[in-house]
Amino acid sequence: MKTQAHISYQDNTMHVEKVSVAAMAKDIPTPFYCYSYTAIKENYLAYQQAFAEQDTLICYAVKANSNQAILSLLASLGAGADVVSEGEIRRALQAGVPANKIVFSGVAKTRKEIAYALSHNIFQFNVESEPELQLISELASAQNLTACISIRVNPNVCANTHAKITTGKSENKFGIPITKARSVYHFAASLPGIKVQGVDVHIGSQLTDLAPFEQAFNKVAEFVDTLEEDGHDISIIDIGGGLGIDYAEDDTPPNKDAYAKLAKKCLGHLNCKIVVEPGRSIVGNTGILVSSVVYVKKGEERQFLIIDAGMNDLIRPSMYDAYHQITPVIRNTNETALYDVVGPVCETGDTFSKNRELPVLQSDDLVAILSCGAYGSVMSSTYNTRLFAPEIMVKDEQYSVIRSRQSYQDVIEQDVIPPWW
Ligand SMILES: Cc1ncc(COP(=O)(O)O)c(C=O)c1O
Ligand SMILES: N[C@@H](CCCC[NH3+])C(=O)O
Repeated sequence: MKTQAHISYQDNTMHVEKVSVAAMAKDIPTPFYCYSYTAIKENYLAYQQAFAEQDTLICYAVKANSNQAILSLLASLGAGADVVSEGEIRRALQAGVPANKIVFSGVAKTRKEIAYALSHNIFQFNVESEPELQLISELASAQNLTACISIRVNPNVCANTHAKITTGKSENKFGIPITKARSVYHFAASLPGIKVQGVDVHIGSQLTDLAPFEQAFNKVAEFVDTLEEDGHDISIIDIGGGLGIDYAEDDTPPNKDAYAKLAKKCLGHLNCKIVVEPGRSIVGNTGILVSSVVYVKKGEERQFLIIDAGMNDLIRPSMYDAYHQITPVIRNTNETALYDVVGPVCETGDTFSKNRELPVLQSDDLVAILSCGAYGSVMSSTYNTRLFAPEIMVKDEQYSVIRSRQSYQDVIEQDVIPPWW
């Protein structure tokens, strides 16, 4: 098994930093998420270091994991935020991210959300369509405000990642085709309440190879030259996020230094400030989902390891056939068996892995699903009236619950029977 930084075995028991996962599970019923403070901090600092030679603003993509503790840790290190909703703006501000480090992405920014962002004077709107541009102009000029914008261009580049998280192909809903964007910049420059400051691109998530970034960055560089010739003053290039992480033992995604060097090679001559929006590569490999075996069930062809975490807690395997390493929290045998690791939800898709060779396990044993720090907890639901898994943060030998488990009553009370029943 390939362990993650600050997640290791000590005396055959998995530890996050210096805390035994088995000890935590005595205190906090499974399933729960558990993150390493130090790993998050180191990943952020590695970005800072990688981009140190370039004028860069690192805007953490809040959607990857929006817990206030994580946002506040990143804010304390100087991070900005890439947000996609009013809710995420509120989360970022509340965690201490200054408005002048917030970039607002997303294809469906509503009137209310734009007004909210304008009222806080955020750093930049990443505009994804002409009607959005017009609405921002209308709302900003009505209040004598200026919205600083970049237009998200769609370069029609294949990101070589899962189709559901590819965003830079022409059939995707994101951005404005780069071939059409020149006229949209011309239009933007004519609008009241709009200051054109940059160009934005984001071609997808979990990219494991730098070549698609290179294609996209080169297209953007050429486009920025055209815009400058047209008289626009482009001072920002937002290169989005998307750098992949290792999920499987033999994955070798590019590192942050190589990625930063590539940005410099393709875009450095333009003397613009670089905005980068990493999500997964900051938090993905800093967290695990801890679960208990409920039953081991022998079928006709298969053996099912039924655990107490489900697709409602971690949807990535069901949604993208994503691979996550699964490993016992306590290593006490060399004997292995093949298991389909499944959850309790009443769907066949509630499967974490098929025919996975694991050490022999039995009821009540603890397992950890690795690489769950990004797009884990944030994508969870209460489907089957299961409670959201709590989140724990560990630093050194201390740990704290950073999102507590609701009660069933909290969940049920949200429903209202009409008074006219
Ligand atoms: C606009 C934008 N920026 C940044 C990100 C963060 O991506 P990742 O978590 O892959 O770094 C995303 C998600 O793919 C996104 O849609
Ligand atoms: N939810 C996706 C990533 C989406 C990125 C959002 N733009 C995942 O789990 O891999």
